[in-house]
Amino acid sequence: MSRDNLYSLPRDRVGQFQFDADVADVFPDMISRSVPGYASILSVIEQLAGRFVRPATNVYDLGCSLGAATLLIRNQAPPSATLHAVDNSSAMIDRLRKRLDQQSARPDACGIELHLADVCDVNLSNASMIVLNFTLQFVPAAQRRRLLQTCFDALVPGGGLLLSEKVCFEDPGQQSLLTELHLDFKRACGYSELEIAQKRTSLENTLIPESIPTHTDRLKEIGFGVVAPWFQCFNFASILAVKSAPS
Ligand SMILES: Nc1ncnc2c1ncn2[C@@H]1O[C@H](C[S@+](CC[C@H]([NH3+])C(=O)[O-])CC(=O)[O-])[C@@H](O)[C@H]1O
Ligand SMILES: O=C(O)C(=O)Cc1ccccc1
Repeated sequence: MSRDNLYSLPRDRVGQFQFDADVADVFPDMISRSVPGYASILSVIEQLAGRFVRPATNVYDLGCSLGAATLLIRNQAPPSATLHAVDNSSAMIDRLRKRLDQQSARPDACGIELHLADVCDVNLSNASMIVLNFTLQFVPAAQRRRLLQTCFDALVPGGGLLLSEKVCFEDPGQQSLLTELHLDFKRACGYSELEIAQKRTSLENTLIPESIPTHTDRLKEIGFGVVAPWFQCFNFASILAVKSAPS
């Protein structure tokens, strides 16, 4: 696995963060050294797939990157399910396509369709599980409610939405403490102060966090019957929202 050194040299100008070929080449290393709990969240996504994915339904991994969640969900999905992996970065989708071509799946593994598309433009239907694992944070804030409503409308009764996000806090003391602890995590994972500072600048207007109550209130307003934050490490959180069966 290639090590993320992208921000290690001083840059005259730090441009906006982009999911280009350079990022795609180091992505597994970058995300596991930047997001505390990433591996644990992935393993729970696999567990949830075993519970939520139903025969003859669709599963959507929105903002799939290199397909880490997609590949784990496939282990648990029934053969008649269809997995849709969606990303608007051609570098990510190309590498995921190569990865799938090179790997041999179980003979009864469900099908995977790759979509090079904006998550706000895809038609979703008959879904038993939808994953937004650190993707909504990159969608313009004004489009988030509509996207989540589209997810809710596409889910079958009993279907689940897994939403993981970098989050912020209303309380300034919590915000600064948990941000500092995240920075300590990055330092402990080997990132220098320069790497941390340059990446922060590049993410400034690209990754826009919201608070956990903002997420949970919006999911309830949209209609999810159960909205359960189930994971938090510093300023990273994951929420499971379930569409209730009509009573
Ligand atoms: N509007 C959009 N439409 C489609 N894709 C998008 C959009 N905006 C961003 N992306 C894509 O969302 C992914 C976000 S990474 C997800 C990790 C993965 N889920 C994982 O479980 O490993 C998280 C992170 O880097 O913090 C990138 O691949 C973007 O190209
Ligand atoms: O690196 C960070 O500080 C983050 O917030 C997480 C992240 C991880 C991978 C790509 C973009 C952002």
